[in-house]
Amino acid sequence: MAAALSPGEEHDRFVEWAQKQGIEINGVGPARFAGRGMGIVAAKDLKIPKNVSIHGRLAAYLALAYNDSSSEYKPWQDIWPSQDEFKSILPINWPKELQDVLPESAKDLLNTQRTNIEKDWLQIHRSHPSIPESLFKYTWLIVNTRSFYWNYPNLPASRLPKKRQALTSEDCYAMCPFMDYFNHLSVGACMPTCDSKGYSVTANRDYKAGEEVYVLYGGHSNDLLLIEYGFILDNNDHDTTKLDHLILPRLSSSQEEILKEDGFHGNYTLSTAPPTTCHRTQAALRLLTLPSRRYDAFISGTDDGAADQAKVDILLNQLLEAYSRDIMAILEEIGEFVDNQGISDPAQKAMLLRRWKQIRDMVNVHIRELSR
Ligand SMILES: C[S@@+](CC[C@H](N)C(=O)[O-])C[C@H]1O[C@@H](n2cnc3c(N)ncnc32)[C@H](O)[C@@H]1O
Repeated sequence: MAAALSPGEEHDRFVEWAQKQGIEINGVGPARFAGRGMGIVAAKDLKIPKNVSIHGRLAAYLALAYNDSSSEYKPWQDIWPSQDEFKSILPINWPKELQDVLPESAKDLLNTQRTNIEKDWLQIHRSHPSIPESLFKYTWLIVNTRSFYWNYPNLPASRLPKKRQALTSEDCYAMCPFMDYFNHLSVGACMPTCDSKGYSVTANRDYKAGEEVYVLYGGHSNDLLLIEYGFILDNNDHDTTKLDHLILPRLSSSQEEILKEDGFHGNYTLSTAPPTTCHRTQAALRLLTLPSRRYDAFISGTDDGAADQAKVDILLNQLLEAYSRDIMAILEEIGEFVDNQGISDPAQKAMLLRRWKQIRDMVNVHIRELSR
């Protein structure tokens, strides 16, 4: 490595002048190199941030450009929701009292989101200390609400961020200004497609002028839509709610072991679309109610479970009845929040009540079906 020599005063003056013209210089400087004239030297150890997700990198990139009025992204930035809008609609910015009464699966998603932001922020703060935390968290949420799945179609291996087989969905993020105008609908929406040139959205039917054209973001439950995007749908064919908190506490430690071994431990869901309870729930309920040979026959597929369904349904009914009563208490508790907790944004409380009423209806529909 050739030694870098001190450049001389005229270069100090030039650097000062360049910075005044708006040139940003971070961690490097001019130096003289024997046989090459001037060059650039690392003024400190420069570390490429490791373990920063694509999501975190996109957020940092947008944050670095954010306060630059000549940035090519300025017209795009100007149409994003404001930081205040995000404070109101995204549960990560809600008061703790409201976060604490989110449905269980929404709480799990919120915890994951919080962990991911914090992990990215720690790395980015180390490599880019000039980015303010609040700005990074805002651009992270912009990426979260406005990015699309991108599987690097046909991209040569040399241009991939990792070996193709090592790419996970966390790596497959892309942003597409204008396509991010589209709102989401669970049924009847257009399906975006992508190839190596980019994305396209083609109308899936005739539209009258003035009609809204939606795209499908994915088969998402309302808890996911609430946490990741800050809205829920009244009619969502992909809606589900978790039953883990009803089933897991009833399992003995040996039953837990069996379910873990069989791959059926946790993630028990009730959904709006049939079949309304998932296979995992049916397996766990069978272990709780039936002799182990009947459970074994069900999970091995040698028995369709129909003969035992009535016994299993009695337990499910009890669990759902208890859940329905708990939800009534939760609705009352949230209803009293404005007076007791000083919640300042009524839209947040209204959203939470709306979500719990959807879950109450989903549970009650199922109780009615079981009693038929
Ligand atoms: C990709 S952007 C769509 C454009 C966005 N509506 C805007 O004003 O910039 C995603 C955001 O749009 C909103 N959104 C999308 N679909 C929606 C829907 N069906 N109902 C209500 N809000 C929706 C949510 O705030 C979400 O975070």
